Amino acid sequence: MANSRKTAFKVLLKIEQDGAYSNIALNNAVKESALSPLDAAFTSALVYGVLERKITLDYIIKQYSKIPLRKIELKTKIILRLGLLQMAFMDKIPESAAVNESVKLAKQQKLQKSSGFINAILRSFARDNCKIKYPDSNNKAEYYSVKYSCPQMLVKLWINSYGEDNARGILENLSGRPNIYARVNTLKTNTDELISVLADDKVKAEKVDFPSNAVKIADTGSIERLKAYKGGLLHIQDLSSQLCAYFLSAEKGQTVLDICSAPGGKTFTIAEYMQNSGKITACDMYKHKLKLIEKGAKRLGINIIETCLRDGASADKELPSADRILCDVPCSGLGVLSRKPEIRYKDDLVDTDLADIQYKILCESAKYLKKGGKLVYSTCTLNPQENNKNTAKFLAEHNDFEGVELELPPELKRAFDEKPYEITLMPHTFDGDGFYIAVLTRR
Ligand SMILES: C[S@@+](CC[C@H](N)C(=O)[O-])C[C@H]1O[C@@H](n2cnc3c(N)ncnc32)[C@H](O)[C@@H]1O
Repeated sequence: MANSRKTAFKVLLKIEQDGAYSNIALNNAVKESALSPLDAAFTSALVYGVLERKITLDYIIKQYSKIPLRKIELKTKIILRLGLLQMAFMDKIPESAAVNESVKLAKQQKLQKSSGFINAILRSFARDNCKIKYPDSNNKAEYYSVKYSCPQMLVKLWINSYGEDNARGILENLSGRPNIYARVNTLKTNTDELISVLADDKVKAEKVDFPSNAVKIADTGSIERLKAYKGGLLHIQDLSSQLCAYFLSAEKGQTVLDICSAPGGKTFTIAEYMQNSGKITACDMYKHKLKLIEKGAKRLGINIIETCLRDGASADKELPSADRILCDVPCSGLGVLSRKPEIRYKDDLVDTDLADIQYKILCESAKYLKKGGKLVYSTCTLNPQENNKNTAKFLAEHNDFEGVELELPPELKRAFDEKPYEITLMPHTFDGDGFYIAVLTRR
């Protein structure tokens, strides 16, 4: 266990100092330290626990420290966060172990002076029965920010855009690992057969009611080692992403443009809907990313995809007119924050020029839509500026386009009142990433 704490400390330091991604830094450190599976699981709980509760843990430090938080040295702060996490949020760790191991870790890191400070703060918190004194709940932005460890800027954005209940629903789902879903490759198999092939590799998989040909999977370990993966029977895809292809409803023999397509998850699902008949032009701005699509298509046995290096925001390369167009534009990613908990603390998540770029991509792409065709505009973010406002502006400025009313199955509930042609998926209303999908057509 002591080894787990030391490894977690190193990983958290790497994330803070070098901006390393949590999953990569954690995997590397666990391998290097040759931890037992139990210790590796504890290390992971410590790393993700601190990342998911950083604002809450720092708030506790501020309440007990005479030194301002910004003046506390980073290594000391990380050890304090780890200690407080164990005391406030981990039932099975005795307080004394959390305090003593934190002090020991500080000494190992040659933080002799800080070890007394760490000891004093953790012991004071223990004397208060490890109860967090949250800010007054009347100050909603501060209260939710501390309670759910989310920057106030995001809390305010979600309360103002979607109302308090929805904001709370989004915030409650920021922590914890999201479910993993896969798409059944209907060109090669069916859901029952896939579930049985996965079972041979000791992977639990269950059918999903909606959309069809989706399975929920658990305990996969590395996906690449699985027989089902090697045989191209599935690709990993979140349910919300699967819904983009569902609403695009591409048919056999059609011409489809996928404007921002890498790494290709939605392109593959679309090709499966089309029964591998017709043509999909899969574009992206980055050549190395197009290679991922080509590789994935080969594994899945899809041969109707042609990749195309192209900037969707400029008219640099002509495309054929199409029955279906998917604009799955680059976005701020506020719907997928729970996948990488460190991302939510970046300062540039809301005030970006992304909405303008997205709008340009939408306008440039729409030119290629045939009359009566369908265009899906989608993002994996929860910010109306990039979502509802962009499509509303597009419709206001393009008289020859209109929204297509979505036919929602009972599994899909609206989180708030939106136009009939659009839906914002939130983690508390649908078991998938936060997402926005709008369907438009040319008259
Ligand atoms: C949300 S991701 C697309 C995910 C993809 N549709 C899938 O399902 O796998 C956005 C993609 O847009 C690409 N991109 C960013 N700016 C672009 C632009 N101006 N034109 C075309 N592609 C762009 C990025 O490289 C990224 O691969």
